[in-house]
Amino acid sequence: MALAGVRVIELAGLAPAPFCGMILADFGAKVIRVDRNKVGMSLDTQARGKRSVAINLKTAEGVALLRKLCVQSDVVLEPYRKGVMEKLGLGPHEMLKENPRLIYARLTGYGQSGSYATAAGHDINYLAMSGLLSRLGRSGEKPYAPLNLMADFAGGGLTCALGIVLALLERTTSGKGQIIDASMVEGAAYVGSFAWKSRSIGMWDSPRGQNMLDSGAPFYDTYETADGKYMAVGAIEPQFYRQLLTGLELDAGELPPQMSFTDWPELRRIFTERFASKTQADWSRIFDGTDACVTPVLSFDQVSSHPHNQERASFIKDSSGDESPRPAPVLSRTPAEPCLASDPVIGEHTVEVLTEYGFTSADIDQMLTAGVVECNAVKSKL
Ligand SMILES: CCCCCCCCCCCC[C@H](C)C(=O)SCCNC(=O)CCNC(=O)[C@H](O)C(C)(C)COP(=O)(O)OP(=O)(O)OC[C@H]1O[C@@H](n2cnc3c(N)ncnc32)[C@H](O)[C@@H]1OP(=O)(O)O
Repeated sequence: MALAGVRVIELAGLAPAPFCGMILADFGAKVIRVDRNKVGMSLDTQARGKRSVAINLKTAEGVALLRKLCVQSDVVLEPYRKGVMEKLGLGPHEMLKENPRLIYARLTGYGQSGSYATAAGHDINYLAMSGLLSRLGRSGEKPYAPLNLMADFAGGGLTCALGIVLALLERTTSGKGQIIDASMVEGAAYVGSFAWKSRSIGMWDSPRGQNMLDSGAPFYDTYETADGKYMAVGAIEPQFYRQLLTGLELDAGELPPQMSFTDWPELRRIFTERFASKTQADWSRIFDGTDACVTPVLSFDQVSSHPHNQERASFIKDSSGDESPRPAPVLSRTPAEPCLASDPVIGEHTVEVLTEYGFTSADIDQMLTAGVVECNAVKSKL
């Protein structure tokens, strides 16, 4: 796999950093998640392919241990509030002095500088600060955050993974590590570059929810079907729009022009009525194989059995039968090989990992007895 041989220490976080760590693990990195002691169960649902070590960082020995793990690794991924790692004496400058090849990724909401740097926050706050949230939502309604996808995952975990891979690539020539300051505000804003930069061509001149791609246009929206399901319509270009009308059995000559903004509410009314007359399966049969850009809005239950997704094996099942998306993108020679075993329990691999990092059994026993580390192998899974 592409990241084979890369050793990552991931400090346990909430959602964005775990996703970043999972991407690295899916593509072959050896990711060790550092958990707290005495925590019953992990809330990390993005733990695929990781191993867990439980260390009490409120002890000097725990901090010294983590330092040793970090300096022997390629990447440190930390999701804490600015200053937390420095307080522990594990800040990036000290760590890079000990291991100049270390890539030290800091994934936060507001970044490592600026007056908000130490403030608590979540996806919705970061998205709001990026400017993007102000553009999301239907006409006449308040701004609406699309789950916690934009800041936590697109602008956060994924962007941070890109930073890490770039730094690993650069290290092959310079031999040097570096510090990555991944701010979810900036990551989300960057993902939103199209929205920012396409203002110059008038894409967003109307208020929220009244533009072509923000649910303003009737040919770029979802419609309810007779069975309470939905179809997604993305028929932008005139040749595709014509096929949409054909599928809906509408005569272009009897309708207002596609780009007549003032007629969009009337067009939407007509499309709504039409889509409500047949089931999702009916519409899928009508539009499948055309260029009308109309697809069913698949539920999580439907998605993996859709023929296209089935043909590409786009969804995988783990050993418990739970379904999730296959890692993307697909690399031809070195594709991801996601681990199908169950997620690690907290501290499951403490002894295994410490042994791998050169600690003797006596060292490990002493740390276990002193409560510096915890090992919760198989019993926690019962
Ligand atoms: C009823 C509740 C149910 C909860 C269910 C939750 C289910 C999951 C839901 C996921 C929701 C995802 C949401 C929508 C998100 O947006 S997640 C993104 C959140 N933001 C970030 O990650 C940005 C960067 N991080 C932060 O800003 C902050 O970490 C935070 C998220 C605001 C949380 O702040 P806070 O809890 O005060 O923690 P921090 O200041 O970071 O300090 C962490 C403290 O923990 C300590 N720590 C760490 N590891 C260990 C360890 N192994 N052993 C002992 N201690 C440990 C650190 O030393 C630090 O301690 P201290 O410096 O405070 O004394």
